[in-house]
Amino acid sequence: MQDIQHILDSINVQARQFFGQGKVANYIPALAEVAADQFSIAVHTVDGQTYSSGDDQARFSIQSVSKVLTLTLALRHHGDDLWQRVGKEPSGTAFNSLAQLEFEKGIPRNPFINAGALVVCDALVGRVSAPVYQMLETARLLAGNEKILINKKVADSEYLHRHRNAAMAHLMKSFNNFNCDVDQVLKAYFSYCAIEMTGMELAKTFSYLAHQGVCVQSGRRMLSAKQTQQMNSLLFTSGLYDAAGDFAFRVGIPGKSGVGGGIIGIVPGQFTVCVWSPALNEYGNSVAGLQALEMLAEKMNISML
Ligand SMILES: NC(=O)CC[C@H](N)C(=O)O
Repeated sequence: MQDIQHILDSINVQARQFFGQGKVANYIPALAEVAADQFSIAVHTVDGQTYSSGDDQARFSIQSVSKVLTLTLALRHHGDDLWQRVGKEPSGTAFNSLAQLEFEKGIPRNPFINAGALVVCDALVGRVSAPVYQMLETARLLAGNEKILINKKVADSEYLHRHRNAAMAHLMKSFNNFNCDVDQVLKAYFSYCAIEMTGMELAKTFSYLAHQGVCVQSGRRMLSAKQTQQMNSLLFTSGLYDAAGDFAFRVGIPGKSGVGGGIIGIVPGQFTVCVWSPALNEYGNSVAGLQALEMLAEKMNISML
């Protein structure tokens, strides 16, 4: 549809007006080197149409967006048992907060904050023989590109500055909610975060969430229809951490952000969208990306409720 391309092109122009606001993540030194003034938007429809605008050839670190894929793979191996180890409630705290873990006996509030993703990663690492290879192969299959890679420099940089994530993992181990070797799980987790994709590859990767669990590209079933609906519900309530309510208010769709500046959004039955711009607000969400999704929701008249 010419219309969608037109809308994305106009959002690309408008979103760039927010350059200069926010800051590129610097607590992971390798990410701090990324140029802030970049923006892309990509839409992938459930009938396989693709539209993109802006710096759409640039690859970026998917960071916490990978938590959605980790949860998907872990659910495939563990099913509903996984929910005994991780909650389903919004945390209301920062993505890397440790505070609740102590009070809530090592059970993270949800799978999209770091503590939750680490438990999910632990569950996955405990079940598969080559967890990093399997994740990369899955990402390549879903995105439709064999050449997708993990940026080792970013993964190593995260490992070097792992103390907060390591503290969460050890705290959960003290509550018997962490089975594998902490270092092994952290390395897998950082490798997942350091996968690099274009916005279109990321939009394609999550096509199954808009398509009742079946990847549009490959036809592969990733989740049951019911699990897909549950995943989208959790993304709606917790995908943007302690800014999930604001995102629901402004955009109104399930979404997941990462500190690389990417945000995916899902409109079930219609399309997935990925926006990217590296400068982040105080919650760790892309400033221009949020503005772009708000514009998209308005221009395309997206309404989930
Ligand atoms: N919100 C994010 O994208 C955080 C991911 C990052 N790798 C971390 O563990 O801190």
